[in-house]
Amino acid sequence: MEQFLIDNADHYNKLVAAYKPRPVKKASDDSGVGNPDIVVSTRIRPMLDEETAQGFPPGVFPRGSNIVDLHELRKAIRGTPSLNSFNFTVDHVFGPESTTSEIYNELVQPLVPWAWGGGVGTLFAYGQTGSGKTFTVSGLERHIAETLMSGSLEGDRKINVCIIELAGQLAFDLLNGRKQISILEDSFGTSQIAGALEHSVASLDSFLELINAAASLRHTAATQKNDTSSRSHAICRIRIENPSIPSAEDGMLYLVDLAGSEAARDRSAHDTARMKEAREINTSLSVLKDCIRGRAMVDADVQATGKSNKKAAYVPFRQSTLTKTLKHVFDPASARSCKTVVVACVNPCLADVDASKNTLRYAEMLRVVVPKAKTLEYNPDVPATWNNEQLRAWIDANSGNPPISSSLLAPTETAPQLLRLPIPTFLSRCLQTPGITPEQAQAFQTKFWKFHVDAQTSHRPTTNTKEDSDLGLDPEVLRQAKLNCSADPEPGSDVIPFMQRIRPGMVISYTAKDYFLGCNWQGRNYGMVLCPAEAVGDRVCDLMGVPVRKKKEEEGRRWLIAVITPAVLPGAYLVNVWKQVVVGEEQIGGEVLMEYDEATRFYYMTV
Ligand SMILES: Nc1ncnc2c1ncn2[C@@H]1O[C@H](COP(=O)(O)OP(=O)(O)OP(=O)(O)O)[C@@H](O)[C@H]1O
Repeated sequence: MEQFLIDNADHYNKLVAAYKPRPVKKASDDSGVGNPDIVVSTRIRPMLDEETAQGFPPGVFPRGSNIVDLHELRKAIRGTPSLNSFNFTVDHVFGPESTTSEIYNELVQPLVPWAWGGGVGTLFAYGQTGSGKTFTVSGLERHIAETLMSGSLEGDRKINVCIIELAGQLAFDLLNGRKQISILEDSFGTSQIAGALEHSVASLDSFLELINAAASLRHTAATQKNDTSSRSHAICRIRIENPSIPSAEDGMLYLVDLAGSEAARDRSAHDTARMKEAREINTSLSVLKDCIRGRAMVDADVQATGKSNKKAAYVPFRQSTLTKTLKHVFDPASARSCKTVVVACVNPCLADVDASKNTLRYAEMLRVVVPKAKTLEYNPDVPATWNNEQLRAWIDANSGNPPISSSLLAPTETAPQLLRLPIPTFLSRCLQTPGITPEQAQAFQTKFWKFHVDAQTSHRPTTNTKEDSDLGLDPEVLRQAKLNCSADPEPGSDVIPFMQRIRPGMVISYTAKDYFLGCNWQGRNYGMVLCPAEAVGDRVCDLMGVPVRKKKEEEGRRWLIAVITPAVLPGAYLVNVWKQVVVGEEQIGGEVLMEYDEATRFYYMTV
């Protein structure tokens, strides 16, 4: 077949020059638009010198910004060979002249501030062996490292890098001599890369050193196509910690250089072990496709209907080590805000068009067209129906005292768009309003989410506002709701001076005098008041060994409190009833309102 292509190269070139493409129906017609959070692109690499030297012409060409034309030369039973042409639609096409910098600027750069703000950004490079995946991912990794370390992004972050390799069911740490590691799911359902070293990076040079060290360790084996062919998936995970909002989840960037899918013409020369390896790679790519599509369909459903429908698609992320490792990119239950870019790398050589056709079909399948969102009728109880104006009115009325500026928090967003914002970005925007504390910001974020979740499950939100009685709610239900909140149930008690209002069950913020592992932290701490110090016996000491009752010569009032610590869920807290400390009035900052959530059995700040 290869000789046939070389012999007919001139004839083929004439057919391609005369080819008149049929116009392609636009994907964004009435039916819907491409999913902005999953961008599927194609990069056609240049012909390599050895391919041109052998006499092969190119078989894959970019057309405009989002169409790829692919030609085959068909043997005819009688007469001259004919051209068989296909076209594929993706979100962006990068031709042989495009540089990695162009791909970065156009597609990947937006993932960096997104992850910096607490979101999850993922890049996949997919394609046939030798199609340019490693070339593309390693170039993009360098650009990302430069942006992250350039100081151009707002605020301070801690950057942590871990680079692993997945080969079949096994996982290895590429920054620790290829030590074998495990991918485990912990009791909270979070995937953990157990045993891998995570390196904190402080400079561009140290970042690039890690990238280079991992690349040189990459498990490679010779194939007919590419001497340094990667037969494993490589995942570079960049975890971005925001020290100013410790309760928020870390931003994540995953850069995934997928193992090469095998071209049929190479298979004949491979032994059984290599064939098994190829089967495993193809299976994991197939699961990956189902996961990317499944997640996109779930998101599309939410965008179109305003509700999450678990049946909208099945996301089989547990079916392969690769997708298990990337669980929170795919798991609709993880509720993380994700943006994904796929670069389908294509080898243009006419001898390889069969494999290129598979790559492009795969790329097309990854695209999920989001049905044009119906304009949902405004419902004050359903945030998914709020436009920017309605959202801003709700923020103004519900964000506490002082109110959070709605124009700083949601300058243009609708409520569904604000719900998709990474939590740390939401909190940072709240903190731009003068006088807003991190607690108020966190409490308002939780309130907004709870309101949305309650609306989705068609329950009325549990509020304890004045209007509830006007709405005719059962007084017993109202009383129960109030018992789940630390606010003083006595109406009008807020006019009494704060120190005189302190009572058992009140939640306060305080500055610790001593630090104790897992309890008192530098900065602001929280505790639930148990009783005034005078209420306990002379010999009672707190967990630091400090006698609770004050000595006669000491001034000021003291209270015994139960320490409140952050729980595993973002924004959630635990009341540790047996971890008690004594605090003096000079240590107390003020009252903080907390609500108990029966579903998660954690406490959340409220406004
Ligand atoms: N855009 C490009 N411009 C110039 N050369 C390229 C480009 N893309 C790939 N190449 C070259 O093509 C060859 C194969 O590329 P690369 O190793 O990145 O392929 P791959 O898809 O990662 O293969 P494998 O899956 O086997 O690892 C390399 O020699 C690389 O330098």
